[in-house]
Amino acid sequence: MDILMEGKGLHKVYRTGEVEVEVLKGIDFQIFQGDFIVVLGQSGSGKTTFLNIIGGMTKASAGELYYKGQPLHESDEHLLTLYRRNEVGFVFQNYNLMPNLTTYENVKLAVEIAQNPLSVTDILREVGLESWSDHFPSQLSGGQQQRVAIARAIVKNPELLLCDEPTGALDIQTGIQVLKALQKLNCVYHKTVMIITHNVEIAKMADRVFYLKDGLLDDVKVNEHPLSPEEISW
Ligand SMILES: Nc1ncnc2c1ncn2[C@@H]1O[C@H](COP(=O)(O)OP(=O)(O)OP(=O)(O)O)[C@@H](O)[C@H]1O
Repeated sequence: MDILMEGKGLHKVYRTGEVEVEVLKGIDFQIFQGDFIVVLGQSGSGKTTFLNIIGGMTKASAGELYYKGQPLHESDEHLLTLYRRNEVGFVFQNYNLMPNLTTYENVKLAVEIAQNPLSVTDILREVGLESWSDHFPSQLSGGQQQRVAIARAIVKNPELLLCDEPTGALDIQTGIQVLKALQKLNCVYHKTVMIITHNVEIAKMADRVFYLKDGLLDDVKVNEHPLSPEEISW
C-alpha cells in the first residue's frame, strides 16, 4: 500500500508562561492511501494535538512529518495553508455551519476555494441529504448537520479527511448515519479517513486502530474484518 503520510519522532511541547508540558513524546506512524484509522486514547493523551499536527494546524516541536514524501515540518506558513486547503478536510464535534446559509450553500462555500472540487449535488446524495438542500441548519437534526459538515469537508476533494469526535454530540442512530457517510466516502471516493474518538465501538470499523497513551503511540492494531456501522452499537 502507498504511504500517504509518515511521522518520525514527533514531539509537541506546550509552553504556558514558565510551565512546559510535553504532550507528544516521540510518535512514529504511517498512514496509507485509503486507510480508515481510528485513534483511541484517554482524555489528555494527545489525540487532538496529534490530529492537528497531521492536519497542518499545529506545528510539532520536533520530529519529521511527510505528506506524499514532502517534508511538512520544513514547510513555511504559505505551503501549510495550501496543504490544509487542498489536501485536508476537517470535521469537528460541533458542526460549525453558517446558520444563514442552506445545506447547499454551506457546502458550495467550500467549493469556491478548492482547486479540483467535486459536485455539490453528488456529495449531498452520497451523504443522504439530497432532499435537504434548501433547508437551513436550524431545520436539520444533529446527524443531518454533521453530514452537511462532512459534505462540506469532502466536496473540495481532499485526500485526507480528519474527524475529531464526529459523533460525540449525537445519539447512536444519528451517529451511525454519520459513520455510514464516512465509510462510504472512504469506500466510494477512496478518501483516507482518520477519526479520533473516546468510543471504542467505533474502532471496530477501522482498518487500523492507533492507541495513544501518555503522549506515545502505544499500539497499532489491524482489524482483519472491519465492521459496518450497522454492526456496532454503543
Ligand atoms: N494550546 C494548548 N496550550 C497548552 N496546553 C494544551 C494546548 N492544547 C492542548 N493542551 C494540553 O495538551 C494535553 C493533550 O490535549 P489534547 O487535546 O491533545 O488531548 P486529547 O487526547 O484530545 O484529549 P480529549 O480526549 O480530552 O479531547 C492536555 O493536557 C491539554 O491541556
